[in-house]
Amino acid sequence: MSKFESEVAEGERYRVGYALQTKKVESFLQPSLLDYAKQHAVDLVQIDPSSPLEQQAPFHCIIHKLHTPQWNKHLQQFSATHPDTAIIDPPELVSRLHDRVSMLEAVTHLQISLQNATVGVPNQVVVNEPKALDFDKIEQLGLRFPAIAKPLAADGGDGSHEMCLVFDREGLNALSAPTVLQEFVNHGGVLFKIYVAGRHVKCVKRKSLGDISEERLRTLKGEVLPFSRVSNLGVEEEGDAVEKAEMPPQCLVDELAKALREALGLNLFNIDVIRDSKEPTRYLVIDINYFPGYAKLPSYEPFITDFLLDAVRTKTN
Ligand SMILES: Nc1ncnc2c1ncn2[C@@H]1O[C@H](COP(=O)(O)OP(=O)(O)OP(=O)(O)O)[C@@H](O)[C@H]1O
Ligand SMILES: O=P(O)(O)O[C@H]1[C@H](OP(=O)(O)O)[C@@H](OP(=O)(O)O)[C@@H](O)[C@@H](O)[C@@H]1OP(=O)(O)O
Ligand SMILES: [Mg+2]
Ligand SMILES: [Mg+2]
Repeated sequence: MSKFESEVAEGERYRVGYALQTKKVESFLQPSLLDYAKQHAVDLVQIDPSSPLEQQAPFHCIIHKLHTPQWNKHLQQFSATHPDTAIIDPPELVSRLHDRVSMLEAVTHLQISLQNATVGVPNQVVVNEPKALDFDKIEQLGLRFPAIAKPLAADGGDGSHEMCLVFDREGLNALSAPTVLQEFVNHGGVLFKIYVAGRHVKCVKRKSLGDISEERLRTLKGEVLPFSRVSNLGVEEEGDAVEKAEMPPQCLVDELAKALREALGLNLFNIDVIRDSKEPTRYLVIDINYFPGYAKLPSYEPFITDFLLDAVRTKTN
């Protein structure tokens, strides 16, 4: 039983509207979530983003992962006239996660050091015109190869997950701009995904890119290796490294989630974190995603429902 169940006033129900792309509706709105939420006084209702929200009201809360101008306009008009509806989250704050530079800026301002562990971001630089690049400038900035070239835009659009491993500066010629060139940090092939839903936090392990040895680096000179969606590799494919990897200290996970939630002003996101193989107390945030795939978490139904109950209560109290 959820800890909130006993607190739900008899007969009181909460309407939570969701505005999501079809594929997200299919993955997120599992029957198990709809049922669990319903049993805990939360009715999840689908929003038609092309119609004014007024006609679809009332809503105690709205969750969304759409960013068309039309949707932003409908949401803005509705929130201006319905201050009691909890909007999770404001589009202007979500948009900070749509750019791989502004996404990580919040992390660089955090002062987290717990149990001797530190949290930072890998060195990175924006490359606009690869062919006209001043290669020495990249190296002067302290950026070392190998590196990962990531599309600057992380808005879920076409190609926003298509990356390349670049082994030396010659490889930059093959890239299309605008790209973020981020130092590749060996991390033992294991990624930590910290899922946040308000004050609720869960960290899981996933398979990641394997370490690149000095020898491999020599043989790969001049190469550019494209890849996409490594973090989506299925659980069954995960090797020993993932099973054996020690989780980051729970206090670090909690502290990082709380600090980023406050710095970003967001409730629904996950944080991709790696641990430097050379320096195991050094943690690096490499990616932050808005409204990620929560359904992949074990027991995501109470995780999400408890968050939604927090959101509606904060507004109605
Ligand atoms: N700086 C880095 N050093 C080492 N490996 C990295 C680094 N950045 C990314 N990776 C690897 O590449 C993968 C994809 O990178 P990233 O998470 O930035 O892409 P994404 O497409 O935004 O991912 P997601 O599907 O989580 O949104 C990571 O999951 C990790 O395995
Ligand atoms: O589709 P999935 O359920 O895997 O969720 C992924 C989500 O895709 P979706 O929102 O289109 O569904 C991605 O969003 P966009 O960047 O493409 O907008 C991004 O947030 C990934 O990190 C999520 O995977 P996770 O980090 O949880 O492994
Ligand atoms: Mg990622
Ligand atoms: Mg991402």
